[in-house]
Amino acid sequence: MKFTKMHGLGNDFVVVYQKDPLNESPRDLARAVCDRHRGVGADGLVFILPSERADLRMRIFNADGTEAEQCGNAVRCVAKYYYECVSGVKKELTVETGAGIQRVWLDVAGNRVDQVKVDMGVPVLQGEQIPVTIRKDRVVEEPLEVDGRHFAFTAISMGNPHVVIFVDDVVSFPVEAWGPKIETHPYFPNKTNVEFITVRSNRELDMRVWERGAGQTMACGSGACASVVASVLTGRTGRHVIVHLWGGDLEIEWSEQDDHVYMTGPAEVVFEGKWLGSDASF
Ligand SMILES: N[C@@H](CCC[C@H](N)C(=O)O)C(=O)O
Repeated sequence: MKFTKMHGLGNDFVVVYQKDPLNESPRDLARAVCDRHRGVGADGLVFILPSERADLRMRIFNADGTEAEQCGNAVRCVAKYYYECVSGVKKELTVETGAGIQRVWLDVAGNRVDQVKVDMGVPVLQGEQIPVTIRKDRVVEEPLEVDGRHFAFTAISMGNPHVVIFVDDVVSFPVEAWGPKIETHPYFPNKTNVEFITVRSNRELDMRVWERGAGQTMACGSGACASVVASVLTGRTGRHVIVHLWGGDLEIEWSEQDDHVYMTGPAEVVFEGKWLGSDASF
């Protein structure tokens, strides 16, 4: 199996371009490839596949083998790959994901894709399955008790689930202690990604993330989008925000015009390789 190692702000992926659809769920392969000691090492295994509804289809498997509906950083990576290695011409793409079809705009310098803007869709208040804008006037922070500690969270779906928690100082916050407990809390039967946020100003947030199925990562695109939506809903920021993540910055805008969330950020190629380990049938 040939692959390309890529990352978006340090959220890293093994990307596989495949002309045929996936017949089986490659859970074991994802676990093996993502293993940082015995495999390539990555937060996720990502497939670029043919689509009947869009320019390409993306499927993402977390490091623990579970499939996620969506991944903002991976969408930027696959769009860069598609332009640089497949199409070479289209600077606007559509990508089919488990969260629907996402529109993507590429900022190209020379033959290289620099920044990628992604339409991340309309956010939904978790559990309600209706666009959050309809609920703007309602209470959007809920209490959660974990091992005797009380948190207030906002649960936003960007196609995949997010719990956003505001803390005083995210730099010193013990993400690795609380992240896994909240990810697997019985309140969230499908598990959840968890974003810890400190507000810098009306236009800037600091974020650290504990990802469902991957643990602490350096960045999470859909998590940055969910965090800005939660910040707007709770009156903490405006709708156009720079989110500072461990791996770098993302520009997030929750548009007043169409209610869609737009994410802009980089994507990088690291190296190419051939996987010779188990399940080498790919
Ligand atoms: N890092 C991603 C999200 C990847 C999937 C997530 N762990 C999930 O299970 O929902 C991003 O950039 O959005």
